[in-house]
Amino acid sequence: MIEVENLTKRFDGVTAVDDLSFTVPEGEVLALVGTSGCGKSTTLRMLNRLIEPDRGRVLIDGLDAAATPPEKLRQGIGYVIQGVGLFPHWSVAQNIGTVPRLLGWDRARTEARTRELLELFGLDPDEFGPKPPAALSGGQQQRIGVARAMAAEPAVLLMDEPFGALDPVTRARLQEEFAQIQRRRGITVILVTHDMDEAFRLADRIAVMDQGKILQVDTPERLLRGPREGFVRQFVGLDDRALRILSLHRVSEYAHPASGAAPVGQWVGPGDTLREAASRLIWQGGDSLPVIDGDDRVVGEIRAADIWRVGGRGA
Ligand SMILES: Nc1ncnc2c1ncn2[C@@H]1O[C@H](COP(=O)(O)OP(=O)(O)OP(=O)(O)O)[C@@H](O)[C@H]1O
Repeated sequence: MIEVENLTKRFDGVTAVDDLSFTVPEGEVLALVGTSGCGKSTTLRMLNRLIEPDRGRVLIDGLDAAATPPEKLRQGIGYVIQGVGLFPHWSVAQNIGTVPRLLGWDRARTEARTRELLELFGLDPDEFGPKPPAALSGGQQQRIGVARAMAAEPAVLLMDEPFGALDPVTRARLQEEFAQIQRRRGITVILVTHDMDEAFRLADRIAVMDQGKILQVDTPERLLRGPREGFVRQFVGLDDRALRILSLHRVSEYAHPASGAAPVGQWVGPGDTLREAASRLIWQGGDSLPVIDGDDRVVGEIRAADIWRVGGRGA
């Protein structure tokens, strides 16, 4: 759990972070969003003491960050930054093992953990472990950056644009991999992002910041259904909010029982979002689509009326 109380930072007379207070319960992902320069990165960097606050305090699992030496604090908090920042002269495996080595893990344990993480992120440890970072694609390097931050099994992970500068397909895959690992391990995460879709996809709650302050912090659905007047409304964007709300719900939540032969036309899987279902339904026409599982069996149907209801203002 992360507790931030009255955190304030000024640079040369400019208030970058202004009396900020928020809490992130254990296992939750909080996204910090807002326009460029609103203080997101400064907030994140005060949590691991890369920047010292002028005022306020940070408690990590009840312990005052100011009372912990910065190096020790950082060993317990994973940190991922845009552009990765891997050590170029070390192999991928050495990069991932950085913090475990600092913590004095023995070689066998560090190696086992490194292999486990490479496998978790879909990279063959024998193939990729010995390579230098430069021999990897940008997307692979970003995966190593996230793996490195998670190596010593930190309870807290701070991520600053971790999936930036990737093509949409690779980004979506990485986000999905990360979300699965985060949920399985119950890691507490603060994610700074410019990408509202990323915030909606990954966050349990989203904090909208402007000029060093949080204007609203809410679940994605509450933020979409009830954004505060002014900046938040503008920033969240209301034009496609019905579709964004649909993307927060899975077909399996709303499917009706049905069975029969696998159809020829459009269909959805139980894990697809209602947004995907809506898109296919519009394309296909009609009132419903079959839901098909991984074994090609029809396991239900999803109805247009339910989808429109979930995406509507009355839901
Ligand atoms: N080391 C510094 N010295 C002086 N001013 C700084 C410093 N770091 C940040 N600032 C200023 O503090 C404000 C907040 O910056 P910060 O990097 O936290 O914003 P951000 O929301 O993360 O922006 P972006 O989305 O562009 O990364 C900005 O006005 C910035 O210019």
